Amino acid sequence: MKTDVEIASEACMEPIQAAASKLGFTPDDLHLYGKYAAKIPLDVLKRFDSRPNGKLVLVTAITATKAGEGKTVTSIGLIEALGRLGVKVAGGLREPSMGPVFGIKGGATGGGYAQVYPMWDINLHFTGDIHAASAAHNLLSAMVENHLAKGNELQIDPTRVTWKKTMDTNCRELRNIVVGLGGKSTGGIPRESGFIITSASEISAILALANSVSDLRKRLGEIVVAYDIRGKPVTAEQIGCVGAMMLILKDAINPNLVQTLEGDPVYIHGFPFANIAHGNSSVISTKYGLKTADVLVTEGGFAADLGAEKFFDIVCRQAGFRPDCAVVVASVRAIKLHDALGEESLERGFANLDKHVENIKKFGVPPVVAINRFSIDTDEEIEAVRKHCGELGVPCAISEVFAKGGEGGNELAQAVMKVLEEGKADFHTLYEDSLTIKEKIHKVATEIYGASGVRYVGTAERDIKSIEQSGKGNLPVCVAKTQLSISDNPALKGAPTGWELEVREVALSAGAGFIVPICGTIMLIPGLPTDPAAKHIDYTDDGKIIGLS
Ligand SMILES: Nc1ncnc2c1ncn2[C@@H]1O[C@H](COP(=O)(O)OP(=O)(O)O)[C@@H](O)[C@H]1O
Ligand SMILES: O=COP(=O)(O)O
Ligand SMILES: [Mg+2]
Repeated sequence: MKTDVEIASEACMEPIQAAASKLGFTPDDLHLYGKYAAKIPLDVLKRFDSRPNGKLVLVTAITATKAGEGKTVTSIGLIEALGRLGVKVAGGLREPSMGPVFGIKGGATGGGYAQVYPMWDINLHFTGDIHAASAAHNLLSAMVENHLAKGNELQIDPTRVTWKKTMDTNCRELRNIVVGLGGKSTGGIPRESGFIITSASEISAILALANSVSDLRKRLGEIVVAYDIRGKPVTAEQIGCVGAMMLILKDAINPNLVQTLEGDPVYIHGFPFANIAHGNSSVISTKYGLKTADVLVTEGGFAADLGAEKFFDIVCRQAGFRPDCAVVVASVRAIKLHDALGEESLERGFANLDKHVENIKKFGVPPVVAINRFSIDTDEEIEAVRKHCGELGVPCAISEVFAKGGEGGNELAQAVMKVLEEGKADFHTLYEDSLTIKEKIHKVATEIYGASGVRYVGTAERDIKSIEQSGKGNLPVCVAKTQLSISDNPALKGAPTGWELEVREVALSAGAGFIVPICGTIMLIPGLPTDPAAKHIDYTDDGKIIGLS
């Protein structure tokens, strides 16, 4: 099979204006970034405010292997298949982070004949949004450190500065660092600090949750960067660089538009991961995807216990979206992985699929299972999954979009359109704002993850008390945990029971509007693997791209 780069290089692509016109944009509406990508300014998007919303389809998955089970591939292939059916369709995806691109997973622009174009731009610098978010984050960090060094008028407790630094690279060596060395005149105040990856930055979450420029400013000002000596939160507003951050982010707030290999329009905006952040594309791109298309296909990161739960309980809660269908992507290889006995039994591995399908239904959203077919899958295995879904009473379709593009997604597109036409969705969040922080964490842990309970270790109890004292206890929770298990322990496969969720720390993202219980051994900046993708990527002297996928 050809590589993703070869397939994309051989594709005959129209400039972005053609795909944009399918959504009602004129060439003058576009702020071009080369021939194949554009930003759509918010002033243009407002033209569509009075339009009714199209249908909202979320693509999620079962708990994946480290490589991922094909949500992005399936999302793009479904968009292509719906386009072939004549549906006025748009996609809403996230921008890839260069952490995974050069780490374990690789890029996030789909694969095979289900790609967004051009993958070699989207997976790297794209239109600069991640660079802008990193710059804004680090400016705020520098301003906090400067405040400490120049008199500390706000009486910040140097041991309780919560705002760290960021970069879009997997760097385990920067997780915990000491800043301010070299003496007072050179380094300032020696303190422990660290880095998080840009996709875990609250700036990234705010960019993906803000619904307007004024909302962006409000949220940036609400960021809690530290606590003072009396334990009171200190905000970015008090530090005084919200305006400068607004300037840095002035273009990043506008959504990007690209296209599939088959010319279907796809918004790509926002880049939060779903294990250490809320894992969904921006409210702005989702809002206007619904205004400019009859069906919007968007993807929540990792499995349904992460990206889907956070889409429902955070994004839809804040933005008022009402999903009409959820596609649960499964693969034979991942189902086998979930045999708790480790013998690759499909029958026992179905436990994980069943739990995720059950969870989707808890939100009142009708599921469709997409079996993402890999070349090694046998007909018997595929039929066993289809039969199981029949017994489960959930619609199921084989997806061969990686190998065939939109043509391979026809069965899935038909199954999704049938659910949309039936209109049985009755969306609701899992819990009310009025629950306490611990009640919210308990609800997600027991209902969605299957935990028997929750235990708090480290600074978790103190953190919760501090957040409640700051009056932010009503915010939803955004659990940071491993994506390799429905539990907080990567080694537990299937649908484990009889375990407790361990919360070690609870952070407040006041600007994003959620609380982050940090669980198990999850880290907010990944490390590189023993054999990183970076070792197999090249750009030759004659301009060929090697190894990017
Ligand atoms: N059916 C398939 N056959 C071969 N490779 C696939 C298939 N589906 C996905 N992939 C590859 O697996 C990796 C993960 O796919 P992706 O869609 O990014 O998963 P997710 O979004 O769930 O993390 C990508 O490299 C993708 O090209
Ligand atoms: O946040 C993770 O997203 P993917 O599952 O699409 O890699
Ligand atoms: Mg993906």
